[in-house]
Amino acid sequence: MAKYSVENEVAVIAVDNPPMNALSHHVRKSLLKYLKEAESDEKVTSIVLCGDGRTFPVGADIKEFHKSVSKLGPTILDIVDALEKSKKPTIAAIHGNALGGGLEIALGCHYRIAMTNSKVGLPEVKLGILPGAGGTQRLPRVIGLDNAMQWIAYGGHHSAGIGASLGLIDRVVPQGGNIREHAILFAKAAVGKSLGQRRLSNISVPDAAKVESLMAKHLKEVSKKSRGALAPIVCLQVIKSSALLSYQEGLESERQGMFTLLASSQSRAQIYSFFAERQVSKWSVPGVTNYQNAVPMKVKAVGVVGLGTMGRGIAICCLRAGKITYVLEMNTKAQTAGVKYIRGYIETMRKRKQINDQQSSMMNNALIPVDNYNGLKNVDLVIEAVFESMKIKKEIFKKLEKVCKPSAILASNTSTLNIDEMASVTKRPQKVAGMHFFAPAHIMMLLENIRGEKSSPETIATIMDLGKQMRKTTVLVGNCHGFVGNRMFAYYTAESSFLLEEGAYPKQVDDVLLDYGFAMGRFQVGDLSGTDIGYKIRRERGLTHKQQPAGTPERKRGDRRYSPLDDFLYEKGRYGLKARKGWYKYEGSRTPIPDPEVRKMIDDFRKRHNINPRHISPEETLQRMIFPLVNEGFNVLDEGIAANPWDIDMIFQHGYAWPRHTGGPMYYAYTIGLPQVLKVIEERWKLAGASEPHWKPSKMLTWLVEHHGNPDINDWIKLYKERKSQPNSNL
Ligand SMILES: CCCCCC/C=C/CC(=O)SCCNC(=O)CCNC(=O)[C@H](O)C(C)(C)COP(=O)(O)OP(=O)(O)OC[C@H]1O[C@@H](n2cnc3c(N)ncnc32)[C@H](O)[C@@H]1OP(=O)(O)O
Repeated sequence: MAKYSVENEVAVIAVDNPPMNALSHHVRKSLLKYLKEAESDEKVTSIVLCGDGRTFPVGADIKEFHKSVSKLGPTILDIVDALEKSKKPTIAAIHGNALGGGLEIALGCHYRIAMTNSKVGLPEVKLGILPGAGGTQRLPRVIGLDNAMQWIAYGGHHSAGIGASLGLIDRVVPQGGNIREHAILFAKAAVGKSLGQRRLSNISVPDAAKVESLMAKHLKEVSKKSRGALAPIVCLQVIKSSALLSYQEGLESERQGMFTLLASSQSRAQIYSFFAERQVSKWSVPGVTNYQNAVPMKVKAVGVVGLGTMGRGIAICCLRAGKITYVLEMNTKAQTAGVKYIRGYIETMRKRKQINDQQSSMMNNALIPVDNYNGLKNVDLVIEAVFESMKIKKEIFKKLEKVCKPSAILASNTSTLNIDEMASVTKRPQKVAGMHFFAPAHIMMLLENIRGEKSSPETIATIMDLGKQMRKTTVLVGNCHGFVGNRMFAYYTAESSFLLEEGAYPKQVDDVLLDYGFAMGRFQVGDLSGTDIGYKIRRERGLTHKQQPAGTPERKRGDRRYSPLDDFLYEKGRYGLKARKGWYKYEGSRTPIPDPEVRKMIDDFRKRHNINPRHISPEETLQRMIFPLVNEGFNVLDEGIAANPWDIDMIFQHGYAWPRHTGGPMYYAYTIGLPQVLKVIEERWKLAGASEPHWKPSKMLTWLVEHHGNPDINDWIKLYKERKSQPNSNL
């Protein structure tokens, strides 16, 4: 709804729809009603539009999208038109955020004033749509085509100061000022001034002459940064109309573009992702505790054990979250290098204005290097980040048990190993958990938190809360080898090597993944992270080629199919980008170049094993890479390791750079249709057999298809659990 009052001849219309003042249908109705009232009231000379509570409207109500209520009038565009056509000056008074449809109504106003700490932007592209209330036509008229293309096609949030420098914001109100009072004074002063040029639809786009070159520049950039995504391209095409067509014609092009995008599976996937991101923080351990009941411990000081790549990144995350951070590294050289890196990174953040001078000195002061375990005696939580070896980790946990105060939580940054086994060497298993960061930890958005069998509600709440304080997408999962992400991802990696054995080459596989929307293919990623990482993990598990007793078949480990190609690559010193050679070679740049030596290695392998290489289609390649991962995702759900399909999807989007416009592996399977996915898995299972158990159709997937076809993704867990809880369910 909206509130209406008249103060000193100024009508103030305040949107009142907590928490974010989204422009839901009832809000739109109420806004238009009050606008008409202000327009017809002779005592009113000007109109202020603002938001009550936390913020100016942050846009359309996303929950209404793809529902009939979104089409019910008045539309946001009706309100924008009414504001612009008003004979009385209209002023948008922005505090908090003016985003999407919120900024579009502000663009309909004749003037915009904003608090200095407020943010403005048109982030619709992140939802797979475009600004559909005139934003694509008005924004370029005020900030120019180049800036508008940048703002709309990437969907960033911008400070009021930047907005003011581009002419979008007419006045910035300093911190502590009262936006409403400033707006009323501003409105009074605007009375009697000509409104002609203040109506943005009347003016022309300043840099319209450069339209073709700007289009080419931005198209090139978006196709690199948002590979496979439709919305950025449609946004650019529609913005282009603002330079070439009349305002009305431009609006028509915006309307057509919006229809196209709203009808696409990509917008559904991205809207799903928006809510999924927020849903994961509402964690629950069924029958035990949940985010509403459990109380997190206060964490002031954190310890990080190990200052390798992971430890450094984790320490930066802790410092950024305002924690006193003790970093333990016993090797003096490694400690010096680690601390230098962290301090250097703090300085980079300061130079980039991501933090101010005061924050930078606070972070530097909060960083405390220590070289023995006793140095960790005062911390509230420790995260060990050493090499992935159960033996080493257990030794560390035993030492931590001795020195840390009894209330301290002991966490491991393991990416695969059993948390309960680590907990078993301590006297406080209820205080042990996993906090799996993704490299580089200070850049990647994901934190996969692992609850052990005995982790207490307080421990779980604390690690979830810490993830939130680090501003990470934090997902709670159960304990098993590889947890959710790496357990599923292992099959993606394994299949990619099987494809090489059977007839593909690295670039061919990577090209399919790039077309799907990944920023990098599986082999490019392997080179970037280093082929030695996977090798060491396989060695720890006794799997590598060199560890096998004589007579072990090269392509088998136990009764399972195994491809030793990754081991051979490592043994040839092809450690990836850092060695300038891995799956590809690198000649003076990071551009991967197919290498005849790798091709020969694969060809020789095939010959040795009498494999007749065959052509593998892009469709088969994609299915072989993604469907086993989906199948395992259903196993993970069935076992309760992940609580919801969107937990899995967020892990893959934020930890494995899964293309957002497909929603994630589970949402993608839903888009394809579960029956179709199951059919391919069943066919493959018949071909592959027991040596490739990742093709064994998941019980949950099979049951859902048999009984419900392709049920709504929101219903998967409910339907399956209901059935599973019945006697004689056999599930
Ligand atoms: C047929 C359609 C024609 C339409 C024509 C006009 C087209 C207009 C297009 C749009 O306007 S699309 C929307 C554009 N705006 C956005 O994308 C902004 C979305 N919101 C955010 O990015 C963030 O919420 C924020 C504003 C940056 C604030 O972040 P913060 O972390 O502080 O809070 P959250 O946890 O994200 O949100 C709290 C709560 O509010 C819900 N919510 C936020 N925005 C919307 C919204 N636009 N519509 C509906 N609900 C919204 C969010 O889901 C949270 O809910 P919860 O239940 O507490 O999880």
